[in-house]
Amino acid sequence: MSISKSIACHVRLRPTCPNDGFVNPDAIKISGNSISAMNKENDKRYHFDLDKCHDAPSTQEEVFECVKPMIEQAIAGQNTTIFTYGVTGSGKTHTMQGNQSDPGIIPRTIESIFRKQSETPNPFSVSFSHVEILKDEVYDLLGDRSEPKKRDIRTSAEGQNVVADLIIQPINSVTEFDIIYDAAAKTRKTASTKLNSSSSRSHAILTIYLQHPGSDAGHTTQHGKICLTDLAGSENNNLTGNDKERMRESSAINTSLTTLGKVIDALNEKAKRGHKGSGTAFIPYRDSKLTRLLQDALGGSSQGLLICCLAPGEKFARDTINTLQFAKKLKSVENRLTVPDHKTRRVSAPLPRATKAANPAFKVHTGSGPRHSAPTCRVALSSIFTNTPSMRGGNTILQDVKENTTAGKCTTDKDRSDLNKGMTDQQLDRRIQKIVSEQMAIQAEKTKPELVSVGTETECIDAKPVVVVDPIPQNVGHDTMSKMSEAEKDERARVIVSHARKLHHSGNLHGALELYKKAFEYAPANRKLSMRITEIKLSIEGMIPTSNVTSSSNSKPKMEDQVPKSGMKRSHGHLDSLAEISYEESPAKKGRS
Ligand SMILES: Nc1ncnc2c1ncn2[C@@H]1O[C@H](COP(=O)(O)OP(=O)(O)OP(=O)(O)O)[C@@H](O)[C@H]1O
Repeated sequence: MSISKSIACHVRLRPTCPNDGFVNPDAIKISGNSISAMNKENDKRYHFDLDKCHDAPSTQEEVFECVKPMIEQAIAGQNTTIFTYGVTGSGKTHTMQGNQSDPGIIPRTIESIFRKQSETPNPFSVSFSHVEILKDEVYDLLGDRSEPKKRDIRTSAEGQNVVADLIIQPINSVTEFDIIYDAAAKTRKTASTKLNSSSSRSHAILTIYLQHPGSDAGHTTQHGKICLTDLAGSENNNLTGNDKERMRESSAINTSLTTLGKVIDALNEKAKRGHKGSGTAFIPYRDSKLTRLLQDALGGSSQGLLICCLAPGEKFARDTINTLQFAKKLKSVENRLTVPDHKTRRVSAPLPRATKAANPAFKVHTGSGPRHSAPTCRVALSSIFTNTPSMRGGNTILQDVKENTTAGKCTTDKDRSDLNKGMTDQQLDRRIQKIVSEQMAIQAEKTKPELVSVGTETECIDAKPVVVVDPIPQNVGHDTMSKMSEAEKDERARVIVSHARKLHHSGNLHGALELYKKAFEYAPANRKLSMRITEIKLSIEGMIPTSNVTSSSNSKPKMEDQVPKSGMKRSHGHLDSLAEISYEESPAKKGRS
């Protein structure tokens, strides 16, 4: 059985700290579960109703009280996701992790799980994994960090996005968890910025797996999992004083958070259309690793709780309103929870034994009397999920593809019948790629700007103020593009990038942006190119000093300017990906204050 449930949205205001600068004590007002925030100009107030508002004096214990029921549900077999969101330095890591004297959600959750386990006559087993997403690459925090390896994300036969070769560490006590988790958390990338002396540079996802043993020799199991996600903070680089490397991290953080916002927008759009009974929407989960891994929590089968963290300083006024807008949008996303049925537990193969953390720093403490046998071998994570409830009846990506095909974007009978067959990941990727390139071609056709062909370098450099330069001959349309070989596309992208660099170098950011975007259409797997686009957009928006972006283009061709070699696996990406800052006041609340 499945039920619809919205993601619960809570807010937590951090107490004032020295980094806040000027704080207007009346700017953010909390009354019950309503919160209002003043804009930076002090002439407009924005009101939001959320599920719970924690004011500055709130304690970690009070925040955890709201999490407790979700732990109960996870123990009962439900998938749950809790994530903290907010600007850098707003208290996300404090809320999620806390410190020894003031523990946050993670240590409290573990304690609560083991307390519950000790009270249960037929105890469940507990294991966990811990990954970080740094510059849109996934790393296993339980792996050997002296040689960090990028991990792929794969889609399991059941439609779950899972990290390949992930280490699942069984734990038998709180102490054991503390030792392993502390060592892993220390390897998460942090750095000092002007806004936070220990700023997280990555998104961290800790997943706790709970498995109930079955009655028939371990073959009947029920799984629940709790996914605790500490997102990296959105950053305004005018405030952080970031250097070049920090800026790159920041750009990746902002891009992935923007994709998160786009996924939520698309889900809301889809819900709206669904109610009217017309059509479906494409959900761009695959645009970032973050949204791929959070897919189950965003319109999937997981129960969700978002805790938005706010910083009280006046300089964060705009971020506060953005964060609250994000919460408002997310609140209307509905997940379809699969309600665990205790009488008819799902039957699956036995849960494979998990792998010990590879980091030699992890000395597992076993003195507290382990309940379960020690793990012996590495497992493919996908098999762990064979019994994970999936509200969309299988492969969610396949579902998206199906939606797009029925929406008329890929319409042959063969396409449809192929989609209904079991597909390998590779086949699925190829099919998605095909659909995406068709969509891109349609989109590009719709939004095709007036083209100006530029023949010489001088013309490129002199083009002012914004010139859309298209080195593609006018008679090469987007239909032709979809028929091009990979090598032709790479070559085309290379030519465009070289023009883009010249404009970039000359300081014509708008012109360069258009060209990089065009190159990206031919090389959608080039993440560094996508980061370059984001950097320029941030620079145009004034969030990154212009000198930094342009100076980086002075030298010889950089990695991000290289397009992928033919035959590389391509993923699709949308380019208009910077956060739209909307200051729309809730109409119902206008004039409240
Ligand atoms: N509720 C709170 N009570 C007391 N101190 C807090 C609270 N929230 C945050 N802090 C303190 O504020 C500082 C910044 O918090 P934290 O590192 O959690 O921010 P963050 O949002 O995770 O930042 P980033 O995105 O840069 O990683 C830390 O020193 C933290 O201890």
